[in-house]
Amino acid sequence: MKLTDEQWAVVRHDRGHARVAAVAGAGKTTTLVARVLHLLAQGVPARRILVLMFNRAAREDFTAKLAAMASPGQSLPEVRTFHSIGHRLNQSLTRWGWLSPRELLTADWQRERLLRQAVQHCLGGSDEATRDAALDTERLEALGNFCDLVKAEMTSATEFYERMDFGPDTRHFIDAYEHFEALLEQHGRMTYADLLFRPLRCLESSEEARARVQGFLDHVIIDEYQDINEAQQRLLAVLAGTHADVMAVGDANQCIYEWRGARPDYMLERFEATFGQATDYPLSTTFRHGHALALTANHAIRGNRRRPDQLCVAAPQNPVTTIDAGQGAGRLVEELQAWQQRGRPLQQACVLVRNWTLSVAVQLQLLRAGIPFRLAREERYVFRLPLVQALAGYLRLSRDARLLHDPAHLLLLLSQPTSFVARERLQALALHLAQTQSWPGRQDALLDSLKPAQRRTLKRRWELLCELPRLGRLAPARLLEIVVERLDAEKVLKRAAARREKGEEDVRLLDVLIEQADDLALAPEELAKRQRQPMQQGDGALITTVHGAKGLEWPLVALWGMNEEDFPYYSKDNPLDEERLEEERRLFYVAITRAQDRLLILHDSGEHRPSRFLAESAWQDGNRVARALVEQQAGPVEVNVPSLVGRYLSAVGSEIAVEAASRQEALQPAAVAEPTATYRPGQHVHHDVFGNGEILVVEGDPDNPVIDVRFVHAGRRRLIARRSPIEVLQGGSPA
Ligand SMILES: Nc1ncnc2c1ncn2[C@@H]1O[C@H](COP(=O)(O)OP(=O)(O)OP(=O)(O)O)[C@@H](O)[C@H]1O
Repeated sequence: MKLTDEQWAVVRHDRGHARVAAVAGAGKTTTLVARVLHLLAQGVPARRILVLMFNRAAREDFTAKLAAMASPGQSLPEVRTFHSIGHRLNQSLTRWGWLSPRELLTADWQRERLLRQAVQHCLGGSDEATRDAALDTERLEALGNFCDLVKAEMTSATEFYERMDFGPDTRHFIDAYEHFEALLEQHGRMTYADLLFRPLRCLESSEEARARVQGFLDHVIIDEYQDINEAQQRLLAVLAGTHADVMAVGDANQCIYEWRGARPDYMLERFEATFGQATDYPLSTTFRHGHALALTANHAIRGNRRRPDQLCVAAPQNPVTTIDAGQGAGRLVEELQAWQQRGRPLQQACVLVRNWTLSVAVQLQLLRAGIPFRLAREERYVFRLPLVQALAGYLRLSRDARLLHDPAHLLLLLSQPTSFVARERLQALALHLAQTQSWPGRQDALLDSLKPAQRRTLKRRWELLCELPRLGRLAPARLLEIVVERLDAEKVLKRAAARREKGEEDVRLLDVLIEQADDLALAPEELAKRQRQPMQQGDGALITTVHGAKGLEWPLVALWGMNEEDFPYYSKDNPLDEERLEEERRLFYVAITRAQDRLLILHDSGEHRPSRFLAESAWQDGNRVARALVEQQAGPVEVNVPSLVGRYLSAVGSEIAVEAASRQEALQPAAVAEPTATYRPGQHVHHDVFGNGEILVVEGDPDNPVIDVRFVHAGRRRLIARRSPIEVLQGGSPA
């Protein structure tokens, strides 16, 4: 393979630190392998080079490629992950007497047990309900993450807690962190986060210790630099010392782990602030996809302020990528079926979602259509979600009163959504209710240890269960609405979640489940069959989240759930600020750049309008310009952002002219409609996603009207005029 000039420049970098900004699919591994071989050929001893990869899979991939390219028997440098470096430093610093010996907690349950003890210690004086809620598995997991992040950020628990938006009832995290630390010390244990945290604290505080680890390296090469966190960056600085040259490779536009402490600034600014002056190298050519997607990706990230000024350009030999957008899960099914009809296997297809909740509608639709799929996380299978099992359980009870005598069924419905009561107590109560069909008397021991609020909640729930068989004739969706309302499920889910975002996700899941209620109201046998459904169908399409798709690629990528509030993710209670919007935009950028041959962007018909990212990406322009390039079109191409497209065309050596499209405003959906525009029934409009249509009704606030439009292809829709990417057409018919 012939390296590009840009790749060669990286390989032959001479002295000093270097920062390599590589777009998605730029052949980083190929380049870095060539760089290492170049250094070896220059006479740098293998042991004086350290290569750091983001995770074990990347390390193995790199090691294999390096071994394949090297001469037989050649000694090669170490390729490591931060974890493995941390491991080794812990061992050495312990052996030298700077750290006390600690054993790594490798099993989740071991860590959970200590977290539990820490919480019990801190909430010893609190009431039982508070303690039970804090000991809930999810809440403990959130506490575990909190402890890890405090260490990744090298900060204090208090400072970190104040900075982040943890949900209600989490104030104990700060004390629990301190006590968890004490327990770890007492038991001689440490967590994965300690692998870096302990040695780093030791090295930063002791010059003597530092002297033992510094000076052994001439070159440090580090991949995926955009996802580095504070502890990692500081450890890197210690290891490199003043002697080693650091080469950091990454893409600030793909920094998607802010919740884990990564920030684009590490790549954009902090690298130089930490290490000093660096030479910048771009790797701008992607070998993954065609011009249409490269252009779309460039448009998609354009709105971010914090980004490198770098174009992603498709290599001439890349596959021709086509992009389409559409609406509804039915459209997804059509696409997957058409893919198969063209003789392409479903394993080549991936459905990406912003978060797992959004996958529920996709899973149900694919199950209905008989299209096999795999889930990157099996526990996210819709029929295994506790909330889904419970809602299906409520529906079943409404159709079969005998279930009121089944203690297991009652236990399921008493515990989901959570009633904040310990499971053993619910078990005893469920047994009593199944046997007696009546609520225990006031003095009954079963109610003894329950708070008045818990008693009330459970009694109300039992009353609802008794009432359900009388509502069995209602449509499933209506019945679920009643259940959700009577259980005050939204409030319960929000309260149960340790992070605001998680609570909101659960509430959205409720909405999705109500929409899909017919699927939950299946006959028991069918439901049981679905619950058992083997998920790892090797020949199926993969469903995963954008975070889970990092570094991967597929011939067909369908991005599902492109609606405002879903992607970008926000809500009334949790509005977007500039920083979060930029992170969402990077996530969108990562999502679309996973595709090789085909990208389908799908939004839903729910109450949220199509995502602003659709319009921002100007995907139609991408398709149009790519076609012009293939056909070597002479005449000018109309585009929304002529400056960007012009830059792209000159980067690929094309002389095709571009000119501004008449509807440039499509790229700024929030400001699309002229503030002074007035809407009248009968006007013809163009909507960026739905196409042409005619206004039928205008209502509401005249300054911010809601319009009812009949679109030629997308049917009737109600839109908030000023927030929709629409334009009033001058005359003409909506055909
Ligand atoms: N100069 C080149 N010419 C042609 N193909 C190339 C070149 N450099 C890399 N590639 C191809 O690009 C693909 C991705 O390359 P590689 O495996 O090195 O990158 P990666 O590190 O996995 O990807 P990414 O850059 O997305 O992180 C491979 O198929 C590789 O053969």
